[in-house]
Order: sequence, then structure tokens, then C-alpha cells
Amino acid sequence: MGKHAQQLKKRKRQASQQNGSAQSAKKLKPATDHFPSPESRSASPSSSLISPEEIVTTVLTLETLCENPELLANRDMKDLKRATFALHRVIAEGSTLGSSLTSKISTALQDYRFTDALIFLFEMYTRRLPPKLGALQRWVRECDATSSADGEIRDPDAMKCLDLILRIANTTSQDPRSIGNIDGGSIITRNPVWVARPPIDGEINIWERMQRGSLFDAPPPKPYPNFKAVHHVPAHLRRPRNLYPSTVWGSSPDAIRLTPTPSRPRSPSRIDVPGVPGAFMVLDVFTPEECLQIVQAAEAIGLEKDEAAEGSAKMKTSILARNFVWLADQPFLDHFYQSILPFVPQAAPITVDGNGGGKVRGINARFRVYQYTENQVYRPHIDGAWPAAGLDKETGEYLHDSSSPEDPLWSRYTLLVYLNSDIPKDTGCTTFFLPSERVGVMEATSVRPIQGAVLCFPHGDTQGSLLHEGSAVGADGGKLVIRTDLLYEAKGFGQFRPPASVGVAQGGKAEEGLGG
Ligand SMILES: O=C(O)CCC(=O)C(=O)O
Ligand SMILES: [Fe+2]
Repeated sequence: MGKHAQQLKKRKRQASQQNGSAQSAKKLKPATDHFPSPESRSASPSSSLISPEEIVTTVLTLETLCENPELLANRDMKDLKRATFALHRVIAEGSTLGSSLTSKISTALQDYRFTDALIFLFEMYTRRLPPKLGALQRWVRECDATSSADGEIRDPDAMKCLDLILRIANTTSQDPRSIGNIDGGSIITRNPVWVARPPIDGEINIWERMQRGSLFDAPPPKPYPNFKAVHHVPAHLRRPRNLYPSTVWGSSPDAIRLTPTPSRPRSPSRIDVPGVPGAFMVLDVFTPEECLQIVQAAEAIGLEKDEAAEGSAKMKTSILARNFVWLADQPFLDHFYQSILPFVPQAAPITVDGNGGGKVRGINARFRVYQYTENQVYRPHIDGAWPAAGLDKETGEYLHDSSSPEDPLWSRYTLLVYLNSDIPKDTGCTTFFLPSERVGVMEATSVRPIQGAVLCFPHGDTQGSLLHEGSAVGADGGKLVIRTDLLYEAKGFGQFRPPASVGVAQGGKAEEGLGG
């Protein structure tokens, strides 16, 4: 018998003697059984929930794991790791400290009391209390820290809050001893706009064609071929409420003709965004002709407006981009997925609480095509995770989550497909915000859209998911982009289901039809 097994026996014996109950010693449950028997619960003098034997077993199990950490790699340890993480959090929070701080921060931000919010945020930061994704997304929204096309910062205090929120989200990688003063001075340092490659021959100036009225060679047929409405939500039924309805348009194979190989001169290649951990671009996924066809379909069928009807989402709303929600057909999805598959993470990252690790499985068919015009912004936000949308195989009904309960899929990465790059210089970028070396100062890295390229970055989890904005588009400009998600197996790792609060991530963009 091993050292720990002997110790375990001895301590159990002691515990049951202390307890004065020979009876309960016989009823000891194995360490793997999470639920104590009612008898052993009531037998405990110290707690009505946990018996001394259970405490002993738990302590020994944890000690054994500390001495043999390689055992933690075993899949069987998943629940235990998750429970241990939760316990660690509760201990660190000192019972309800974390949750009360969370609500204080939320209220202060809602009331625009940024100085108060900074004090609470600072406390959360120094105590290394990690917030939940939903809280993080709400706070970022409340900060409303949009900068304008010329880079001017609207509210410096909101920016300082945002900086601390980012640091809190990264608590595991931060050393609280390095905290300096939150003083004045510059709040954002901007890196030069990152351009994966200069413009190449053959790009199609889609925005220019739209402005000139020459997007189509001939008037588009009505109804537009190979697309049909598969889901419609009237404005008053949208949550959060919206002033406009939302329709999902399903495509049939060949709706977007894939350009034959000879006119696809380059094969896709990956390039990492410097200074933005986890973000990378895959170039040449779609040809300019394919991008054009997508915009033609969206424009012919009609991009819908999007405006929140109520609540703080309305008060702080950006001018929201018009959008076309497209449920892509399988051949198109397959082509997209095969093009990026060699470059994307093959497994979802495993987080400290044991979530993740599932295999990459596909692309969310629910594409959100956005059109931004002059000065339109998608305010700084953190994207939530989404399930795999699709049609019910038997009834044809649109399903927000179409994967089977036995094989659930959830997203872990955002995919942004840039459909045009004729955007006024250095505007309309996707801009990432990261904590810099100095507290109170964020580092902004803007990525210039490149036609046919796909930007990919982690989302949906507080560790590693990136704060970003769709930056303002310059004078007379326009940007067209598709947002969708990369899906991973979620079985056995908990579903990456965002908390209910995530549904208000961005004006109206985060609900049934749109992003966030
Ligand atoms: O348009 C962009 O550059 C960003 C869009 C975005 O962040 C989103 O759709 O979630
Ligand atoms: Fe986003």
C-alpha cells in the first residue's frame, strides 16, 4: 500500500473517531464520489454539509495531486480541476467580495462615475479577482470609449477604466507589484497601422463601384437567385428591442460562384499581427471576384438597419452598421474552412478552469455582413462565443444552435472577412487594445483591411480574448466585412455558452442576428 493510501486510511480512522461514529466510517465514499451520503452529512458536528471524512479524503486527494502533478493531465481530472479553480476563486474573493465589487463597478460605470469605478476596479486588480465574461463585456460597453476617425479620445477617464478592465481580465499574467500610479498623461499609445501587405493588382474597388452606381453590370434580378429568407424576427420581438427587423438569408450551393483555379493566383498564407497575441491574418482566402459577388448579393437583397430601441445600449449606441445576415451553404462553408484550416489553432485553448481543448470543427454558417460608412464605428468590445447556427435537417427550420447535444460545437475564435480595401487611408481598421507596460496606458494596434483576407483572433473567454473595435471610417469611405466564428468541439469541456448578459454586447448587434 502506497504512502498516501496508508495516510488516507489513518486520517479517515482519526476523523471517524473524532466524529464518534464507527457507523459513518463504514459508509465512507470513494474520493471520486462528489456527493456525501445523507448519513455522513448529518454525522458531522462541524458542518451539516460536509463530513470530516470527506474533508480528509479531499485534502489527501489534493495533496497527492500536488505531489504528482502529471496526474492532472488526465481527462478524468476535468471536474476536479474546475471545482478547485472555483474554490480558489471563492477563497480569494473572501466570500462575496468579488461579486459586490462587480456590481459596484457596474453601477458606477452605468452612472458615468468613472473615478469611483476606477477605485473599485483598482481594488479588483490588486486582489487579482477575475471577473466573469458577461461583466467584462458590460463594463467595456459602459465605458463607451470610442475614438473618432482622427484618433481623438472622447473621455480620458473612461479610457483609464478600460485600461484597468483589460488588466483585470489578464490577472494571471500580471504581477500586481508592478502597479504604478494611475496618473495623467497619454492614455493610448498607437502603433503604426499594421498592413499585412501593400495593395496588389487585381483588387476590385467595391466601395468606389458602389458610389459610382456600377456595382452590377446589369440590374440584379428580383428575387435574387439562390438566396431565400429562412428566418425573420420583427423589430418588436428582437431582444434587446430594436427599431428594425432582422432576417436571415440562406444561400443554396453556387449562390457565390467560386472563382476557378487559374484566376486564383495565390494560395492562402498566414501572417501574425505583431504585438497582438493570438491574432493573425490569412491572406488570399477569397478572390476579389468572390468578394464582389458577396457584396452584390447583400446589396441586391438589402442590408438592414440596426438601432437599439431602449436601455443603456441605446444611450451609448454607435452609429450602427447596416447588415445582411447570411446563412452560408455547405459547399461555400467547406471551401472557406478548407482554405483556413491549415493555419488556425487545431484545438481550443485550455483555460485555467479546465475549459477548452476541443478540436476545431468548422465555421459558423451565420455570417453577418456589415457595411460601415463615413464615421461609423463598432465601439470597443469583447466578442462573445456562439453556437453553430443552421437549418433543421428534417423541418428546414432555422436553428440558432444546430449541433446535436451529443456533439455540441461552440466558437472560440472570431473570423472577419474583409470584402474591400478601398477605404480612406488608415481608417476603417480593426483596432486591438492591449494593456501597455504602464498602468493607465493602453496600446492600440490597428489592422488595415485587405480584400479577401480573414482576420482571426480568440474570443469568448476572459483569458486571451481581445478587446477591439471596428474603427471609424474616414470621409466618403465605406467598409464591407463579414463577421463569423470558428467552431470547436465543446463536449466534455463545458459549453462556452456566454452568460445571458452577453446578449447586449453592442447596441443591437449581439442578439439573434448579429455579432458581439
Ligand atoms: O469591423 C471590424 O473591423 C470589427 C468587427 C467586429 O469586431 C465584430 O463584428 O465583432
Ligand atoms: Fe468584434
